[in-house]
Amino acid sequence: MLFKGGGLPHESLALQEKLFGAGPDYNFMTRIERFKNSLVRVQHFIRCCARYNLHDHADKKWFEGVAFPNEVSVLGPHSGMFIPTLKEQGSEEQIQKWVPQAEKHQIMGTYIQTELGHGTFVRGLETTATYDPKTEEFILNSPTLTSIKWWPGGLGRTCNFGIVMALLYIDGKNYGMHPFVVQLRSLKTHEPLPGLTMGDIGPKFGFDTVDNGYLQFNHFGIPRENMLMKYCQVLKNGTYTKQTRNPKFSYGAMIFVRSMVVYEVAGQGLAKACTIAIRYSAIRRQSELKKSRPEPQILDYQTQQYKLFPLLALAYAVWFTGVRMKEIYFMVNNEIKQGHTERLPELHAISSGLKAFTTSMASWGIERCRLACGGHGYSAASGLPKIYVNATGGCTYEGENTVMLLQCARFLMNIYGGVKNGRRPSGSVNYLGERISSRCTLTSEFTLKSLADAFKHRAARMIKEASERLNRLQASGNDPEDSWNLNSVVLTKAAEAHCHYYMVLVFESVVESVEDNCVKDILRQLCQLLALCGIQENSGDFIQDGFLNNDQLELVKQKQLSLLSEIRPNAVLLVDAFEFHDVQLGSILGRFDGNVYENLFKWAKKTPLNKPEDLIHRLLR
Ligand SMILES: CC(C)(COP(=O)(O)OP(=O)(O)OC[C@H]1O[C@@H](n2cnc3c(N)ncnc32)[C@H](O)[C@@H]1OP(=O)(O)O)[C@@H](O)C(=O)NCCC(=O)NCCSC(=O)CCCC(=O)O
Ligand SMILES: Cc1cc2nc3c(=O)[nH]c(=O)nc-3n(C[C@H](O)[C@H](O)[C@H](O)COP(=O)(O)OP(=O)(O)OC[C@H]3O[C@@H](n4cnc5c(N)ncnc54)[C@H](O)[C@@H]3O)c2cc1C
Repeated sequence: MLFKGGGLPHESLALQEKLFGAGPDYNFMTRIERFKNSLVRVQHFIRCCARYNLHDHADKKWFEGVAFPNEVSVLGPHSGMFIPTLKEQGSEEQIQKWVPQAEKHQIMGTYIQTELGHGTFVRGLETTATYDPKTEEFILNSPTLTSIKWWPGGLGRTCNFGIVMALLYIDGKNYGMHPFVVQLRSLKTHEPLPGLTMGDIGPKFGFDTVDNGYLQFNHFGIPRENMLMKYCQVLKNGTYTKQTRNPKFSYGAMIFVRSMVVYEVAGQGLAKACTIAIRYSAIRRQSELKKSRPEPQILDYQTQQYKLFPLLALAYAVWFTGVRMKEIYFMVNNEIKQGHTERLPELHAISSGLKAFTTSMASWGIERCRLACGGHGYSAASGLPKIYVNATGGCTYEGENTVMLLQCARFLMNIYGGVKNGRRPSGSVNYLGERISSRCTLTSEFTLKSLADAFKHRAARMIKEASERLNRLQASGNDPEDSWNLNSVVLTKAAEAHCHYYMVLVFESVVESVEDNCVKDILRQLCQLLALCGIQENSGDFIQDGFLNNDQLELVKQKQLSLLSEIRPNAVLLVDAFEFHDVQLGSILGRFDGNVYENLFKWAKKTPLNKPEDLIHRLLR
């Protein structure tokens, strides 16, 4: 219950559906077969949503976890971006018009922003939407090769609608980026509408089940009513009006997805990889620890524990942080709806920072899990390659990770500058208003508070130094933009330190909230391990200013190693606690029943290369 909360009933419902989990093995399919197979499950999922009355995003997500294990379905952009953008940026009439159809899947939409030439630099996008008061239409156009829309999920073949981000022009004046609802395909024939050139962008590293697409507009007209008009309006005569609200509201969909990615992509992906690697390490026996004794489980090797247990601790930390991130999103979003926008910059900063920090850590962690499984980890039967290729996409989509860290750093610099001018920070950055202690209080007890304080110190110092360096660069004659660029490595590291502290703090608060003493003790060990590994891996950051001394660093190392033995007896239980069903793991190595070898053999025999095939046979004969 620590993990699943309200999710279990929906998972159980999904597991009863024969179509999910059965059928041909994903690993033996071509990309087209994977895509078709996913579409069949999408259609069944849609029927299930109607049958079980699933409307809520979270409920659907639990169901999707079983329907589309470790893969991304074309429903992702529909329910994760198309519908939320309609709801957040549409006027009441627009919401009434499109949301019910979208929720019933009568129309399928995606979020069409990125272009061939620009993804990161949203202000550099080139697609235009020019208002024509005579026809009361916006004319969408792709004026250059680089302005062709590129990447949107589901655009290639599936979606018949999309929200297109385009530059609004009225009477020759550029009003900046705005969202437009655009019908892309005929609802009868599913053919692209005249004036649109569209298709799939081709095979990718992962995301095989999604038709990420391209779209070129050739002076394509849409009604005036199709610009999302909650915050800005274009009247019939071409008059432009806007509420005196933050112009960044049109970036709301990105904040939503970034907030969800922490849990849904990084948290889930790493937890699954740890489940597979740790279960398998308890099954796999190799070599000798002691002469003439049975081969040990590889999980008994300290080096194996040193590889996997810090990742297990990280998986718990990212999971808890993801849950917290979602709560913060909904809380701040509610405040914004009531007109209180004060915390939008903080939400943007923390969601950008955590999205980047956790997806990078998870991506690195999943690959480490794979390596820890030896040869069988390299086989698709381990399930790990599929988890990796899909989860690592999270480092790029929804804001490339370095760019996101720099957004977080920008906020931290603003806050730190404010503190220097006497302003009091609050929320996730309130510690920037505290005095930084010069010596670390860590003792061999390693209380969670003292560990969190060490991360606080590191973050506060690195933010301070990044800010001072920025000022020095400017004082020595560089303009603000060059100073920023010349300082950007330091800035990303400061943002990472901030996110790291936040994650340790969240984990600490979860441990403190647990009432069962036994569970609390085990979670405390994991939290300690997470923090100690963080200190060791970044030890330079902690000793640079004399905060941590050599003796303390030695204590850190000793405690880390003793924790490995303390965690060992509970390791398998700790991954079982994530409660992933075999269908969700998609891994022979990670099977709950541990029957690995027999099933590996069965699986290999089924591989298509073993089937009689004329051409191969002829070539080899
Ligand atoms: C990098 C930025 C943030 C830069 O934007 P900019 O307008 O040039 O801003 P700036 O000059 O750096 O800053 C100006 C100011 O705008 C703020 N800001 C920036 N973004 C937001 C936001 N979302 N909410 C609230 N505030 C925001 C910044 O913090 C700045 O504030 P400040 O001036 O410092 O007070 C932007 O271009 C951006 O978000 N790029 C990333 C593009 C992206 O994430 N694309 C996603 C496409 S959809 C996708 O990938 C879906 C995949 C999902 C799937 O398949 O599952
Ligand atoms: C699987 C997947 C699904 C996607 N789905 C969608 C979708 O549904 N809809 C959609 O619109 N888009 C989608 N995208 C596009 C995605 O949002 C962009 O690829 C992403 O925002 C990164 O932009 P880019 O490709 O322009 O990278 P680039 O910005 O070209 O990044 C390349 C390098 O340049 C660096 N860089 C760029 N700008 C800066 C800077 N200011 N400072 C420092 N370094 C910088 C980056 O750090 C990176 O190392 C998807 C992408 C993927 C991979």
